[in-house]
Amino acid sequence: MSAADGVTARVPAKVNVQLAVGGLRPDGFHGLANVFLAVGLYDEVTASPAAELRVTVSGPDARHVPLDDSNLAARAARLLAERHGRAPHVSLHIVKDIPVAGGMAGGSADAAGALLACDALWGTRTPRDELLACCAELGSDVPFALVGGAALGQGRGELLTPVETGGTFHWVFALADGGLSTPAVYRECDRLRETSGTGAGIDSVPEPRPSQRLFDALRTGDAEELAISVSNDLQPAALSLRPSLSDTLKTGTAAGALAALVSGSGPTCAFLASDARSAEAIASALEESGHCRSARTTTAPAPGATLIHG
Ligand SMILES: C[C@](O)(CO)[C@H](O)COP(=O)(O)OP(=O)(O)OC[C@H]1O[C@@H](n2ccc(N)nc2=O)[C@H](O)[C@@H]1O
Ligand SMILES: Nc1ncnc2c1ncn2[C@@H]1O[C@H](COP(=O)(O)OP(=O)(O)OP(=O)(O)O)[C@@H](O)[C@H]1O
Repeated sequence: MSAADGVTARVPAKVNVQLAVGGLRPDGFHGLANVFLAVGLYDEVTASPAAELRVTVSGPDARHVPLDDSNLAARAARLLAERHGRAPHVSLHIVKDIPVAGGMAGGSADAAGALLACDALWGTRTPRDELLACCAELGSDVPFALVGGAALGQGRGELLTPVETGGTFHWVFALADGGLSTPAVYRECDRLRETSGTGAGIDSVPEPRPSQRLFDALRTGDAEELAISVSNDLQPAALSLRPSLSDTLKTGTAAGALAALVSGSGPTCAFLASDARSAEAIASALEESGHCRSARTTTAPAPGATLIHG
């Protein structure tokens, strides 16, 4: 397939620089104060004309991605077609660079990319607010994949307010063997809260609040301040389900990371570095330690879903 046949969207991964998790809501979701930062690891989704809906995936993790109706990109194409009263006939090809079930919202990126690429291919000219509503219907992380940059997600994470950033932050991501299920990590968070006697319901857990210090650090581009301000309420749950991640975190810290944290629901671990050189040193130490499958260096913030061909 050549680029001329179709439309390609490039979509970033995310790290949560703050993930404050409230109590379990009656609808099965948790209220969040979720500060997303888009990072420079990308999936590409190409939409091309076809006689039926089909999905193909390439990349090192491709075998872990479902090709049936459960694929988030396929669900996105169906939803957009339904909104416009047309058949969802399209071939979606995903070039997957974001780790699967890694806590970096790779499936959400593919959903946002498929919406954008199909909208362009079909000429449906969906207004931005309707695209965002489709994103929210597909998953809590999907709206952020469309907008990128940095944003505060409230509600279940889908209600976005842009967050100002200044400068460039340097990150290292330690990819793990195997993924973690997001619902399982939230369940473990509830279980740990119940066990500690605080309870997990909305009446027992304080309402999650974003940190002003974190916003200030993002706005001024101050990596050392950001390192002090990052937090992830899902980290104890991810470590409980995958105790070996504590070795990964320790390795990055020993190699000079300003901050070490689990990315979202994990198991990818994220390390904030003072500059590009330090990021390379942290990545080398992580790879040499054997405490991860591989390590990737990148920068943030990254732009949201963007059309690159067609
Ligand atoms: C961990 C994060 O990646 C942080 O950004 C997100 O909160 C997860 O977002 P996501 O993967 O888009 O999740 P969704 O597809 O919306 O929901 C999957 C499942 O995760 C749990 N879930 C998700 C979001 C949320 N605010 N509370 C939850 O408890 C629920 O069990 C839900 O059924
Ligand atoms: N296009 C897709 N890419 C990856 N996984 C997909 C896709 N569509 C559906 N899935 C399913 O969704 C599950 C979660 O995948 P994903 O890579 O989005 O996890 P994640 O990065 O941990 O998500 P999040 O950070 O949003 O919680 C996978 O195990 C897979 O079965």
